[in-house]
Amino acid sequence: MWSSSVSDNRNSLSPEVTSLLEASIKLAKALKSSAILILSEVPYDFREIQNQFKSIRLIVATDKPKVTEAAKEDDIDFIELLHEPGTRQNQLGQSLLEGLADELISNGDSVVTLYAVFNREDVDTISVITLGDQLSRLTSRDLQRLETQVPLETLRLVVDLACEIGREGREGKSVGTMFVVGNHRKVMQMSHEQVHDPFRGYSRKDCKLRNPRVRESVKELAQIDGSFVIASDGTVVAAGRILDAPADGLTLSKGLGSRHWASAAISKATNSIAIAVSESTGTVRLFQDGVVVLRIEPMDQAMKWREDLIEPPPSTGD
Ligand SMILES: Nc1ncnc2c1ncn2[C@@H]1O[C@H](COP(=O)(O)OP(=O)(O)OP(=O)(O)O)[C@@H](O)[C@H]1O
Repeated sequence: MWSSSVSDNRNSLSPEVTSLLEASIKLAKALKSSAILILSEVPYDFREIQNQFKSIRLIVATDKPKVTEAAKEDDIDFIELLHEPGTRQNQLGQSLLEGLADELISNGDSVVTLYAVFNREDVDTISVITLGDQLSRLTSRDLQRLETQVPLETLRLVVDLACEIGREGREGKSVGTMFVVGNHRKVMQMSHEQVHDPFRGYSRKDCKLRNPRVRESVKELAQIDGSFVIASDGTVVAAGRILDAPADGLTLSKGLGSRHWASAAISKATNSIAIAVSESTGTVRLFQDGVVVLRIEPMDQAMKWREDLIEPPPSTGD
């Protein structure tokens, strides 16, 4: 039995919403989903919903401050979305990427999602999203959202390269590496050379990542210790740099080692984007301002960039 305590600042769970929640529990059990994500326009009694979900994790995603407040008050995992005109699909995509970055869900999970399409407030729709599919549809917009000075073209080139290195390794061996993109003068000041820099002495125009030969060299050199430094225009400025930014005050998920700490620290200290490829798992993580903002799991097939998602759903009356 649902026992939603209706207070002034919470919306009651209508019979329709309760039925949808019950259906989502059944679906999550049948599909062995670890999480049910509610893209919520209004604050419900999230604690009661989590009680009913039992071991299935409730995740609340929203761009409404009063919903975030309610989730915080109820001690429920939440994802704050940027408030911007966007389709529900975009919001869902963003929620799942953020959920992955925060390690609330993992690649391969089937996540049951609830959201409003036809109603203005209450959830009215359920879908099941398998995260492999979602990730292969990473859009350019997901990178655009990072609101960085680094042009999208450069970010895409580096993310693609990082994913290739994570997926393929080199000569049958897995390879880990890192890239720091943007604000390269400051990054150079906050790092030092360990081995002789193979890019030194070349003119800038011979070090553009747009050039496939340069990308091949980067893949080969990814085996050396340290980081690549990339200018915003996509020029490789240096390789094998050891980053010296302090990691004070940062927090990272358990299990991430020195490469990831160095990435988080440099992104915080220099306002750059750091991209780490894990040697042990091939996972690519993007760091901005000291935190993971995007996580991409290695996939069998190359990631396909899409400029946009599917047609917008009918207006929700917003
Ligand atoms: N401050 C740093 N600057 C540049 N590179 C670094 C720095 N610290 C560590 N690294 C790189 O990370 C490598 C060691 O990675 P370590 O295994 O400790 O990290 P990790 O975060 O667990 O990464 P992985 O998942 O790849 O194992 C080093 O060989 C070096 O190339």
